[in-house]
Amino acid sequence: MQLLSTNACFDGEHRRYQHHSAALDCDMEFAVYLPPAAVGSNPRPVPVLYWLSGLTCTDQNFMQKAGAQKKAAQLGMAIVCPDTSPRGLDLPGEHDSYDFGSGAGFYVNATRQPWAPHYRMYDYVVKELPQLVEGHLPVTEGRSISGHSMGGHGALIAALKNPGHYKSVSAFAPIANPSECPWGQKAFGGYLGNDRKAWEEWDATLLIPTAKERLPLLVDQGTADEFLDSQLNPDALADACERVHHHINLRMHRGYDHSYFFIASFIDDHLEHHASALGLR
Ligand SMILES: N[C@@H](CCC(=O)N[C@@H](CS)C(=O)NCC(=O)O)C(=O)O
Repeated sequence: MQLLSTNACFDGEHRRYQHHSAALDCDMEFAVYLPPAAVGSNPRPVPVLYWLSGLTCTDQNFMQKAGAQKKAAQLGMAIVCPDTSPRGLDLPGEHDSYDFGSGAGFYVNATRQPWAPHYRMYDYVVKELPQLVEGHLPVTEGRSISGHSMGGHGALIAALKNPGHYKSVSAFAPIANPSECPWGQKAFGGYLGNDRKAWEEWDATLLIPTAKERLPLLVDQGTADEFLDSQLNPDALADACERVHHHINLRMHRGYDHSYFFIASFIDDHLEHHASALGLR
């Protein structure tokens, strides 16, 4: 992998890398924040929080807007931010809308053409990227995962489908039950086809009943989120959790919207949640 840039940040480093992804069959960029403990002449391996961003984002939205680095530096936690879709391709219709194709990979493995050979963001974030990061950077195998909106849902399914792989999971305003909302139906229909049976293994709310590991879920949601009623449906996820006693801490925050102003307001709580699970507290 090739280093593109570095920025000093709270005595640690924000870095951007480019590499060829075998899972996606294209070149990808990602960002990593390394805390002070993991940089310098005597770097010590630190655990990693993976952050999955939402529709229209790249690796940069979270790094530039969430204000997570100060707390991550104090805790001794690395943060890795992948992009939100394969890049540098020109598949038919790929760039036509903000909620499908580029910037909208939905963290699933597509089965329909022309998406199937490249749109495998699930394999990329769950398998390929951690292997790459753990092979090249001073990190341990202690992993946690979080994200926002499409990425909040991505974090939930990554954890629910991979018992033992993550120490903790959390989400901001996740698209909690994609099979039942317009964003999810467009993405699942396009990437997976119209047989709803094939959607079940990619929908967090539908995965809850049979989850093999009951990692507690921390979910934050703003009440003034412009997508709350039409797309997000945290109640469906909470109801599914209640039925099988899967612990969920769903926190509703009065007046907060869907933006990174909301994420910045509560990111420290999420970092503390992951730090405890990763043995940093
Ligand atoms: N562009 C869409 C909304 C896209 C959107 O809200 N994206 C969220 C994630 S779902 C985001 O993080 N946007 C980038 C940012 O705020 O930096 C619209 O205008 O309706």
